Amino acid sequence: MQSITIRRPDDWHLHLRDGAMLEGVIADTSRTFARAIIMPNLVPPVVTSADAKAYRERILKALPDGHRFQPLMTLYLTEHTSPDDVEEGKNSGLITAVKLYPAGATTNSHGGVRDMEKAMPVLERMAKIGLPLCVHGEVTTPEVDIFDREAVFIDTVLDPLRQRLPELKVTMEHVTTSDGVDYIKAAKGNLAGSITTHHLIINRNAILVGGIRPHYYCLPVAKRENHRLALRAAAVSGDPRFFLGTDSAPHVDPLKECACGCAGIYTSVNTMSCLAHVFEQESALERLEAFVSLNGPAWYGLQPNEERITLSRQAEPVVFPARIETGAGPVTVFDPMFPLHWQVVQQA
Ligand SMILES: NC(=O)N[C@@H](CC(=O)O)C(=O)O
Ligand SMILES: [Zn+2]
Ligand SMILES: [Zn+2]
Repeated sequence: MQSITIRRPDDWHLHLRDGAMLEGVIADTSRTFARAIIMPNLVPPVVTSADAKAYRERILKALPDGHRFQPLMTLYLTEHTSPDDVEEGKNSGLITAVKLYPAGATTNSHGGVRDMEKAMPVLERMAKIGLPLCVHGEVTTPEVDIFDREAVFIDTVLDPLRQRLPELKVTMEHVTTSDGVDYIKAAKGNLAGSITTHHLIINRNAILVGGIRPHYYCLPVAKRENHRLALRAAAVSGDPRFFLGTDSAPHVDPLKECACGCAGIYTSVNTMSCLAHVFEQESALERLEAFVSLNGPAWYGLQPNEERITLSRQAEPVVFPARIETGAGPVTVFDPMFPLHWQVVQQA
C-alpha cells in the first residue's frame, strides 16, 4: 500500500503545557489532530472548572490561524475536588474526564491523590453522571520496583476501585505492560486503555544501552520487549478498547539532559508517521484508522471526525527536525531509530 486515507485522528492523552511552551508545540498537534484530551498537570494544576475554562481559552488563543482543533479538558483530581464543580463542568460541556495522578507518580503530580478514600465522593458522583476517570496507573510506594508499578497499581488500586464502583468508566492511560493489556481485555466493561506512540516502538533498552539516553525516558517507563509486543498486538488488533493517547510530553532539553532529567517524550511532530510504520510492519494498515480515529471517540461517546487525512509512503525517508525551538527553549523530537517513510500529505 502506498497511500492511505483515514478519518482525521484524535489524541486521547496530550500535554500542551502553558505560556511559551504551549505556543511552541500546539501547531504540531493541531495540524493533524482534530481533538485531544488535554492533561491538567500544569504548575499549579487545573483543579476546578474555572481553571479548565481559563486554560481552554489560552489554548484556543495559541492556536494558529486556520487550524481547527478542539481541546477536550480534564480536571486534576485532588483530595479536595468538589463533586458539584465536576458535575457542573460536565454538564456545561467543558469537562471530558477527570484525571487521577497518584501523588508523586509523575511530572507535577505532588498534589495528586494520596488516600483514595478521600476521593470517593467525587468518584461516586462521576460514576453516577457517566464521567470517565483517566488514570496514571502506577503506585508510588518506594518498595515497589519502578518496572512493576503498573502491575501493582492494577492489583492494589484499580481493581479494588472498579469492584467498588463498577459503574465508573475508567481509561487506563499509557498502558505499558502485558499485565495492563490483559487486565483491559478481561474486563467486563467500563474499562479501556490508551497506548502511546513511543511505547509501541521502544523497550527499556532504548533508555540504557550504550549510555543513558534521557530523551527515551518517560513515565510509565518503557518495559521489556515482551511488553512492547503485547502493546503492539493490542494496538493493531482493532479491539475497540485500545486507542491512541500519544502522551506527547514536551520538556526543554536542559531539563531532560541533566543529573535528574524530567520524564516525557515529545512525539507530536512525527506520531502519525511512526504509527503508519508500526501498523505497516504488523500488516495492519487497514486498522490504523480504528486505533487513531474511531475507537477513542466511541469510548468517549463522541462522533468520529468527518474530515479525512491522507498518508503516503515516500521512496526516500521523511526528514523530521531533531528538535523544535520554542519560546521556552529547544525540545528534542522523538527519534524512532529507524527511517520513516510515511508522511501525512493531506490534512483536513
Ligand atoms: N509521560 C511522562 O513521562 N510525563 C508526563 C506526565 C505523565 O503523563 O505521566 C509529563 O507531564 O511530562
Ligand atoms: Zn501519566
Ligand atoms: Zn501524560
